[in-house]
Amino acid sequence: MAKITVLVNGANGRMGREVVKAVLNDPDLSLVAAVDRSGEGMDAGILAGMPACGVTLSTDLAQTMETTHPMVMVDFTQPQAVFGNVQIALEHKVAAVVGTTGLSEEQLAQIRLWTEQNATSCLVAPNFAIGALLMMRFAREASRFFPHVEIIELHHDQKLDAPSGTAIKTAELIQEERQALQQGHPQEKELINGARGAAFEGMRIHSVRLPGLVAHQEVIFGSVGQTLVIRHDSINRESFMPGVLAAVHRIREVSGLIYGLENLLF
Ligand SMILES: NC(=O)C1=CN([C@@H]2O[C@H](COP(=O)(O)OP(=O)(O)OC[C@H]3O[C@@H](n4cnc5c(N)ncnc54)[C@H](OP(=O)(O)O)[C@@H]3O)[C@@H](O)[C@H]2O)C=CC1
Ligand SMILES: O=C(O)C1=N[C@H](C(=O)O)C[C@H](O)C1
Repeated sequence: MAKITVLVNGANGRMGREVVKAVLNDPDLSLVAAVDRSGEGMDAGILAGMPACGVTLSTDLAQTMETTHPMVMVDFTQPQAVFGNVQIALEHKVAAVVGTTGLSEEQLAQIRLWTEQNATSCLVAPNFAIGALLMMRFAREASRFFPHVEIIELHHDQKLDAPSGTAIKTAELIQEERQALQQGHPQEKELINGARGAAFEGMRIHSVRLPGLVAHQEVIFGSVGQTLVIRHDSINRESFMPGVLAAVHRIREVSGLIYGLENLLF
């Protein structure tokens, strides 16, 4: 069977390097291109801590697609860049597996249109760790019985967006399932702005940023005389790779926009 050819965008970043390593180690995938705004000309394998692979980093995504014709682009860049990157991929009829967070609802609607216009597919996954998908699923289920909930997400201090994509997706899933509820005391007042965290449909999301952390989330439910805590920890970035690889393998078997890895895998 022919290998799936892959372009990694953001290949010099924390996630990008891990994805390059995972693609190089997968016998059914072939890394054909690597793009980043830094590291031009460097070997993607070496950057990922592997032997040289002969694929050097370039900075121009569109031009690289035209010369290498990948089947799938994996994007782990940054919130401000991802929308434009996805447009370039879909207009080149390259399926996109997107881990970068920060896409708005309006941008997701536009991406859906691009997939339809170009007869291709795009997965936008706020979290590729299978344990995180389960944490979100369990939180959604628990909110039927425990509608009072707060989300605490904890990440490394180089993260650009807050709250995390995972926290937003978790809140969206809970909102779909629980009865509508405005939590907290109606007269509560913040003595310091932001003390109660971000407000989403009556619940609160809190973001912690510290060196030493990778990616963690607690969903805390409170009820009369009891609390329930659902927690997931990614203790390294390898934790995301089985999900990324599964998405790369499957993305061309579907069409349109898929939001959430669970909708591709489960
Ligand atoms: N869905 C998931 O499971 C996960 C998602 N993420 C998300 O992935 C994204 C990347 O995270 P992380 O790897 O930690 O971030 P990094 O900053 O380590 O990596 C991003 C890389 O992309 C480069 N870059 C930025 N803009 C562009 C552009 N326009 N074109 C090409 N390259 C660009 C950056 O360059 P420079 O350094 O010059 O800025 C950097 O090398 C974030 O949005 C994060 O939230 C992270 C982990 C898991
Ligand atoms: O920036 C990160 O690191 C992560 N970003 C994603 C998010 O915003 O949810 C996924 C994971 O939490 C790691």
